[in-house]
Amino acid sequence: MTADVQATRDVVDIITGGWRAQALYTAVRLGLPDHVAAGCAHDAELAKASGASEQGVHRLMRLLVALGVFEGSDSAGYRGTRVSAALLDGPRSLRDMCLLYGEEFYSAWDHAHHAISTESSGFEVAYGRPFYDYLGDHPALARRFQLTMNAASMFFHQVPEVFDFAGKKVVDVGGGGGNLLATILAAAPDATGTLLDRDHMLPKAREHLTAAVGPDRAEVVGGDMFEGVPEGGDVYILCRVLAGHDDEDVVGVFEHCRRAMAGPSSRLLILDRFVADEDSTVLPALWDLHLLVTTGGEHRTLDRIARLLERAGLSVESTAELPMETTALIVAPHTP
Ligand SMILES: Nc1ncnc2c1ncn2[C@@H]1O[C@H](CSCC[C@H]([NH3+])C(=O)O)[C@@H](O)[C@H]1O
Repeated sequence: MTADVQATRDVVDIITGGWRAQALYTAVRLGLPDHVAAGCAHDAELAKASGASEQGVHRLMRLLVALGVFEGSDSAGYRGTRVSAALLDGPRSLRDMCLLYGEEFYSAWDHAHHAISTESSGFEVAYGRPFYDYLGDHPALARRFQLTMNAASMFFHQVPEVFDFAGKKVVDVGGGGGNLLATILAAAPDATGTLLDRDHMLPKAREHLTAAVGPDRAEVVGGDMFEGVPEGGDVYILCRVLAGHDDEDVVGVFEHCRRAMAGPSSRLLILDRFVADEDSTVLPALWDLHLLVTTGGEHRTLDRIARLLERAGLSVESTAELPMETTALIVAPHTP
C-alpha cells in the first residue's frame, strides 16, 4: 500500500489539536501574552516573569510562534500578535475561556468516549456532579464561566443591525448578566426592557443594566421561563438558552412567549447556534458535542427548531447570520 502522505498529514493535524490547545493554555496560565506585551522579549525575561524554566519557555515559544500566537524569536526578540492580544488579561479577553477550556472542559473531554457512547455528560464522570451544580459550589469557576460567556458575546453589538428595536418593549428571557439587553437599549434609546432570569442572576443583571443604560429603562424579574414570561412584550428574546433543555420544555417556553406577546406584530428573536446535517461547518458540530460532553445538552438543526415553533403557533419569518456562526431567527405568531 502506498502511503497517502496528505491523509497522514490530515490525521496528524487533527490528533495534535489537543496538544496545541494545551500549549496555548499553558502560555496563558504562565501569563506569557501579558509578559510579552509588558516588554519581555527574550526567553530569560519570560522565564523570570513567569517562574517557568527558561528552556521550557524557549520550547513553548518556538511552537507558539509557529502557530502564529507570537512573532519573532529569542535572538530577534518576541512580539505580540492580534492572537496574543486577544488573550491579554482584561475585559472581553479570551483568557478565561482559554483557562476553562484547558482545565475543567479538557478533563470533561477526557470522557468523550463515555459521553458519546451513552449520550450523557462527560463532566459528570470527571467531577461527580452536573456542570451547573458544580458551578454553584465553585464561585471562582462560576465567574470564569460567566467571563467566558461574555467573551463569546462579540455578536451582541450586531443584533440591533438585524432587528429594529426602536420604540419596542423588549423582554430578554434567560437574559443572564444583562449584556445583550444593555447593548440593545443603548442602540435604541426609546426602547425599554425587561430581563427574566433565575433569582441568583438578578443582582448582577440589575447592576450591569443600571450602569449601562440607567435605572429607568430596564426592569429585572426573577422567575422560571417554564412557568411563564412577562406579559405585553413587542419582542421576546431567547439567546443561548435552549440548548440544555428537552423538546417538550422548549415548546412550553415558545408557547409562553406567544401567549404573552402584545399583539400580532410582536416577534420572538432566537439567537443561537444551529447544527446542519448536510455540509456542516466545524464549529457548530464541535460545540454541539461540547454541550453533550459538559452538560449532556445539544444544538438543534434549524428544521427541528422550526417544527417546535410550529407546535407553539409560531413560524420563522426570516433569518440573519451573526459572527461566530451564530444565527438570528426572527419568528412571528400565526395570525388567527
Ligand atoms: N428556567 C429558567 N428560567 C429563567 N432563566 C433560566 C432558566 N433556566 C436557565 N435560565 C437562565 O438561562 C441563561 C442561559 S446562559 C445565556 C445568558 C444570556 N441569554 C446570554 O446569551 O448571554 C442563564 O442566565 C440561566 O440562569
